Amino acid sequence: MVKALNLDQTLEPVLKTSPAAKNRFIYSRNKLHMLPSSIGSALTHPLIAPKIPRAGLDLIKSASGQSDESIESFITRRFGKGMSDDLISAMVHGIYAGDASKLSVRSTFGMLYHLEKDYGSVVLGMLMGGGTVETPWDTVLKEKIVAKMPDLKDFVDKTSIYSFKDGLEELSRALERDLVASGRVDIRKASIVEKLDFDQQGRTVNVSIKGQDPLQVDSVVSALPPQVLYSLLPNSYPELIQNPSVTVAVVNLVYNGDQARLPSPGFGYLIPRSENSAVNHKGLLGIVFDSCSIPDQDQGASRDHTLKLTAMIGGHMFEQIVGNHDGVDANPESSSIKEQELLFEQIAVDAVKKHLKIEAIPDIVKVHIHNQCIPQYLVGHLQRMQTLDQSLRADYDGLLAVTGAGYLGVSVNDCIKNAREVAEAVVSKMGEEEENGEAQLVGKQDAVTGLERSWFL
Ligand SMILES: C=Cc1c2[nH]c(c1C)Cc1[nH]c(c(CCC(=O)O)c1C)Cc1[nH]c(c(C)c1CCC(=O)O)Cc1[nH]c(c(C)c1C=C)C2
Repeated sequence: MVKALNLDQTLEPVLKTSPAAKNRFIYSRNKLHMLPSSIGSALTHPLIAPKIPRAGLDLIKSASGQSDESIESFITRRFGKGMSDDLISAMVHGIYAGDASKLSVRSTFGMLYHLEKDYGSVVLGMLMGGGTVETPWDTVLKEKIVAKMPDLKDFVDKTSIYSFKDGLEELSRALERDLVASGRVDIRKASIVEKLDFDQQGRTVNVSIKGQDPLQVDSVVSALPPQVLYSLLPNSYPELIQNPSVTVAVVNLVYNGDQARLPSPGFGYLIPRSENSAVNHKGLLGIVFDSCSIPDQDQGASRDHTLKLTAMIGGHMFEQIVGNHDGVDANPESSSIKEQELLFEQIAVDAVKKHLKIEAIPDIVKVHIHNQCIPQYLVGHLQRMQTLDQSLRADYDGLLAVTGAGYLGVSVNDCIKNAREVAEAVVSKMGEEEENGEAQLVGKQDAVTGLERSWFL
């Protein structure tokens, strides 16, 4: 997609060999500790070595045979509670801003689940090179892409993460520009869909839009959050409303000049659950060292003298911090929002002082509260997605498919991959229908739902 949108020029890859990719830290017991990058380095790691006698049980304990459980329960069962509280909870903060005792191990750390199932032990499985969760779709997609762009494999092998000169938003802006320029796409922003009515016989969908004429379409691919889709459908699917989403406050801090320096170069650090009750960093999930991880985003003479940090606060602890159980007030002018922003700024600045020993006052501070931004895949999520796949297939026979962060992966890459897959499948099905007259070949098994992958994870 980056190539198709001519974004290669502004791409900012972070190589796996760079300090930003290799140095990821955890703040624990008043110190930053580097996260281990291999089993070898884990054996001597100060946070892990004391837990090895207990964790060794992983090698001899048999698999539980459960179809799913929480991340905390899985890690505690195999490696002990210390490993879950001091280490894994931090990783869960750094990806899902979530609570390890609530999230599904199978849907979030599928590799661990498969290592236990296939090898009986996580460590043994890793040593034997197991655990790659590659669905048949992934394999075919990879082969197709690599055949078209052979240099891509090298890029993927060498790259840890990526961004663009003006940030990741370049991707969605370029996509919009490209679609509009094609002349085949009508993008209607700020249009609120109120209802979807399905006419199975006529094989059409009526889309009611607030304040606009209704649309009649051949098929719908919903990228709405599952809860929103739930409210638009005539049938009730409880699977769409099982998972909550968490709110994350993002605080950007910029220190100009040479007044502020990082103690070590790296990507950033995470706070484990065992540290979250401590004064001054209540609710802090972690801090990204932006100017170190993607230095070329900053241009001009000040580049090497500017420190940019991003603190992420809240997630599963958001309501606890703001003491508001109804989420955030949507009006940005309201005083409660202003008070919350000040609170988050204070938490971020205090953490930087305490953890990174940076006493300087930031020259620029920006606070953005991202309401309900990361879906939380609770225990049983994958099985629920399988049930939903069957229901959508049976009830809509290909008229409705779903995609987006609420279903099979929260990352940008997962969302793009899943969206592409579902779009290609819907388009190819439509072509088949046209070629074969009225839907002759479109049996129920062939209907596209966007959830097919759930059976292979
Ligand atoms: C401190 C909080 C957060 C940091 N990043 C995120 C939060 C909530 C959000 C996030 N991080 C990752 C994803 C998924 C993939 C993506 O779209 O980039 C999301 C939604 C990736 C990720 N971040 C960390 C890990 C181990 C991963 C998994 C993939 C990978 O290995 O790259 C760790 C991590 N996240 C943050 C920090 C400071 C950090 C490590 C020090 C910030």
